[in-house]
Amino acid sequence: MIEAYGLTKRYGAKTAVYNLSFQVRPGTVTGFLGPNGSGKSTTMRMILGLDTPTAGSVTIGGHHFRRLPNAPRQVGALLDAKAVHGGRSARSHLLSLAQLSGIPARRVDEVLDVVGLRQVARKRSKGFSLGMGQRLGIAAALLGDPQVLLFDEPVNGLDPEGILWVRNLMKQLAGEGRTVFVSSHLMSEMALTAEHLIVIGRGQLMADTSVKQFIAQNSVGFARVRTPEGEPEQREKLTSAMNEAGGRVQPEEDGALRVSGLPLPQISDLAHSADVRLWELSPHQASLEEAYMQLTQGAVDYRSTVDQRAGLQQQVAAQLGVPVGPHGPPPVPGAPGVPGAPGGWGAPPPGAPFQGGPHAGAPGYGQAPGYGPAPGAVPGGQPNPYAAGQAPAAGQVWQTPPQTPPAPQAAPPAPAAQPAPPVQPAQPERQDGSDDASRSDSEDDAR
Ligand SMILES: Nc1ncnc2c1ncn2[C@@H]1O[C@H](COP(=O)(O)OP(=O)(O)OP(=O)(O)O)[C@@H](O)[C@H]1O
Repeated sequence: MIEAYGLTKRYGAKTAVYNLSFQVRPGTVTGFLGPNGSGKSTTMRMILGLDTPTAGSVTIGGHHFRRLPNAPRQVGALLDAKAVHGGRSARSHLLSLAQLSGIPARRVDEVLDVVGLRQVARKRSKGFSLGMGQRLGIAAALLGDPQVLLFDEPVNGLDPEGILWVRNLMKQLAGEGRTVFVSSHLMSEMALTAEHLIVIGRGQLMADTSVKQFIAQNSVGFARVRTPEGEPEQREKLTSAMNEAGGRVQPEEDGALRVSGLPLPQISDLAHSADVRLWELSPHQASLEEAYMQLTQGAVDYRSTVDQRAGLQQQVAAQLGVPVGPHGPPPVPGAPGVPGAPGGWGAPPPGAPFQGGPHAGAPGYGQAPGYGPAPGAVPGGQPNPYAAGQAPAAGQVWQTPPQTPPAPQAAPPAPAAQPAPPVQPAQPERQDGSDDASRSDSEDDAR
């Protein structure tokens, strides 16, 4: 089990991670989600003892990583698949890692088989494709047969077959009772791989919940209703009836109606009363991607000025019945005066606290029902760098609704350009315990 308490990391004036508390439990795949620059890699580096927290702590099985006895046998990680000496073959790379950790050489061949690199085991890794590099990184993570595994974007560069393989591998590892913590930007993949999610935005916890709950609580269910083609008056009659009953009705391109705010039986009754025949009446739930976009769009730091996702945001906003500008986030769902978010089935009632994961309200997790102290109050009395003069971030409002209406969503200011993060080692066994460690190939050679 990985346990983080009040984890905070500052790089000079930049707060990369702020007051994060969560647990990653064994036996399930836990997805770690957040927009670019939200602090996922920083959190993983702190878990692995590569970065020292400015405040708070994180333990694995009750120990700080650096104090874990025989760490490589207990924890495996893929942080950066490119952090491999290109002149070495896959086999000699793994062999050197094994020797450093007292792992028998036969295990190298085992993991090469597991990741499907046996055929190219003696080829220099600099000739590897991105996907082959990912497989080599995963092999290194598996080398010590560890109980705890961290993967930062493991499916980067993998082809569909490779993605399926990683998905099954993660599930298999979790099924064996291991702790599996995986970051990804591929929502569709996470929806299929993870059972539990930890979502952060601008370094702060936004959700800690099951995938199912996350989708239910961050999206609005809707009904698709279809009346007979070629009878527009039927459609109009039903639209009026549903509008009068308080539903939100939007026409879809194929002639169906998307209805939120009314339960299916009521729509059926309304159609019956209006003497309208139905060709379709079906329930729909948003995807993980839509739910994720809804929760995090106020915490996105880097957005294209020609945003490819504008369409999706419009779609999500339309579902919620809220306006959205080309780049501006909609009002926070659940906030007073915001229609839509709590309106459909599957959505929380207005003002309901975020019904988070199993840890909500648990000792050490701050004041229930949120996931930590209120903005501005942290252990050790450190000020919340995001709180001053700001409206609460999306997740905080969602988790702990304010008594008074908040200002329209005002996300923390976009950061100034940041220096590039340090080169990350691919495996914890390459780490020497020094802060912000990174090792160059030449250092590796020297070893
Ligand atoms: N060594 C460092 N020095 C200064 N700033 C850093 C350092 N490492 C990370 N940061 C900053 O901290 C923030 C969080 O970065 P991090 O890499 O943890 O985010 P991330 O969620 O992993 O992003 P991505 O999804 O793009 O990989 C970013 O603003 C980043 O620029």
